[in-house]
Amino acid sequence: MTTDRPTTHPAPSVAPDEPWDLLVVGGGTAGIVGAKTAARLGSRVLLVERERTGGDCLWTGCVPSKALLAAAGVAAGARGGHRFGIDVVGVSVDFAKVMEHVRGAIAHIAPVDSVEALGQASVSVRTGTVRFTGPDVAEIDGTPVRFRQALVATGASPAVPPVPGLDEVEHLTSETVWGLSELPAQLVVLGGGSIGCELGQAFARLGSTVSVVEGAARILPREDPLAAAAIAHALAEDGVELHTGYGVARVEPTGRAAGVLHLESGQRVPFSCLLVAVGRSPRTSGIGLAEAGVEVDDQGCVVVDDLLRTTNPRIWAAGDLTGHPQLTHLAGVHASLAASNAILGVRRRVDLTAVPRVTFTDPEVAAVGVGTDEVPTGSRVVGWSHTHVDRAVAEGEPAGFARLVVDGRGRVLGATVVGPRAGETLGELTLAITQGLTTRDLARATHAYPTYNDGPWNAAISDVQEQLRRPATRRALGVLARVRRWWVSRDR
Ligand SMILES: Cc1cc2nc3c(=O)[nH]c(=O)nc-3n(C[C@H](O)[C@H](O)[C@H](O)COP(=O)(O)OP(=O)(O)OC[C@H]3O[C@@H](n4cnc5c(N)ncnc54)[C@H](O)[C@@H]3O)c2cc1C
Ligand SMILES: NC(=O)c1ccc[n+]([C@@H]2O[C@H](COP(=O)([O-])OP(=O)(O)OC[C@H]3O[C@@H](n4cnc5c(N)ncnc54)[C@H](O)[C@@H]3O)[C@@H](O)[C@H]2O)c1
Repeated sequence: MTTDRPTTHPAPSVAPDEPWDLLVVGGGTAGIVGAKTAARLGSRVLLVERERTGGDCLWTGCVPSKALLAAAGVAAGARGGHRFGIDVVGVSVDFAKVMEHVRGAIAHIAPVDSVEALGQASVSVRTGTVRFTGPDVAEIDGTPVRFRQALVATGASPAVPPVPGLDEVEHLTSETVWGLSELPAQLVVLGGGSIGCELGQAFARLGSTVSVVEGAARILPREDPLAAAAIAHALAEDGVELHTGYGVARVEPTGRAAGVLHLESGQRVPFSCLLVAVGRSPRTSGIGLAEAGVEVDDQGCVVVDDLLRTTNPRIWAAGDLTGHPQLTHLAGVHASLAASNAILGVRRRVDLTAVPRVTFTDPEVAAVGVGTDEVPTGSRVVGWSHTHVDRAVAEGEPAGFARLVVDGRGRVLGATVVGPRAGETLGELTLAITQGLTTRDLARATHAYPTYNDGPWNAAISDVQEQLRRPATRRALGVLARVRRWWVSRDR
């Protein structure tokens, strides 16, 4: 979803056959933010969406997955109440009602991304599928439309790996899982990335027997190894069986949607329901990009420069179809940047040094900037365990931590936080990186007690204290203290 609040802008008046100032292709986060930004700058904007405005985030991505996780968290909390001396007897899950909650969350948020909201922002909207037919012309379901500039924001779709037998069994993806009317009895999730971990944990907590099959050596292979280990532990606690390090040799169907995964290790993993979550492929084929002179790379991503301009200087791109991290907030920020560059001719550049990302498992994994596995020479990692964060101890959640990557001058380059609400804690660290703040700056700011922000705060304080223990600093402080002692004793 987008975070733009409804505002009204007068539409510029023009002759009916004038080309549009900006044709926006796709009505997901990137398309909506790009269109509203351009309209706000006084442009005549047409947004074309083939299905429904709001995109993957609203209908099949962030919103339903977080709503499902919230319901699953309540079930897990009730079952785990005995840790606090509170026994909840007979926790039962009404899956139909859980899905009602999911649909309710979508319905609550949908008006922000609606055609009406776009209209109020002076964006014209048409339903249809766009195909470019030339560098400044496209068709909407066969009807020509001319544009001065265009923003392509067609997003990405779930990738399906070429595993023998997979096509013979009805499998789910993040697009279709929301149509389930019954809780799967035996769910296997192929892929242990963000979707695999979030939905694997959610379904396990709701009562499915869940296995996650990840081809890499560990789940969440892009995250800090300690973070991945913490999530592996949490998933195991929820009863999720993890299979890592081997690909799938073939799928043996045993029913319409049921079958057995045969792993390359020789292991068999049976399922009544299979969810494929092995990444997302850009939606760039069949939309006439070649006719428009827009190049794609060998992954099918639209090639953009750091202004987000494609190889056709009239056409810009933002969101999941570029090779940038596939995240809603980045789609929005990049679309706003591309639209400003297109409409005003300014040269705002993409900056990927501090893109925050959060996997919303319990505990959450939140990370930004330089990873702990790519620490530059002369930099260090400082950490703080939640066993020493009083809020975490009080809430019985001591498994998390904060780890900061800090350069030789004490500047924060990167951070990983694991724990409840780690995504919220990450905001301060993202700001620290973008503003070049040091551990001294973080240490100096008073933080409310007891909060999970005590994790990074104490990591920063411990880093400053470590610097104070350096021999040269200790000598200088010793001299200062001796001078002071002499000064306060001099009148005796
Ligand atoms: C299960 C799941 C959970 C996620 N959770 C998070 C999360 O917690 N946080 C986060 O930051 N990100 C999350 N994401 C990622 C996030 O959903 C995407 O990064 C975001 O939706 C990308 O927005 P977009 O505008 O690039 O593409 P989309 O939202 O996919 O929008 C593209 C739009 O273009 C339309 N379209 C395509 N082709 C055409 C055409 N030819 N003509 C007209 N219209 C067309 C499509 O119908 C679609 O509406 C999640 C994704 C999934 C799948
Ligand atoms: N909380 C969030 O921000 C959030 C949540 C969900 C999705 N997303 C976005 O959506 C994107 C797609 O999510 P995703 O989980 O599908 O992709 P992903 O890239 O995060 O994870 C896919 C996983 O599947 C594994 N894999 C690939 N091929 C495999 C195979 N044949 N067999 C077994 N494992 C295989 C990969 O090693 C990887 O760990 C994410 O990259 C992210 O950008 C974000």
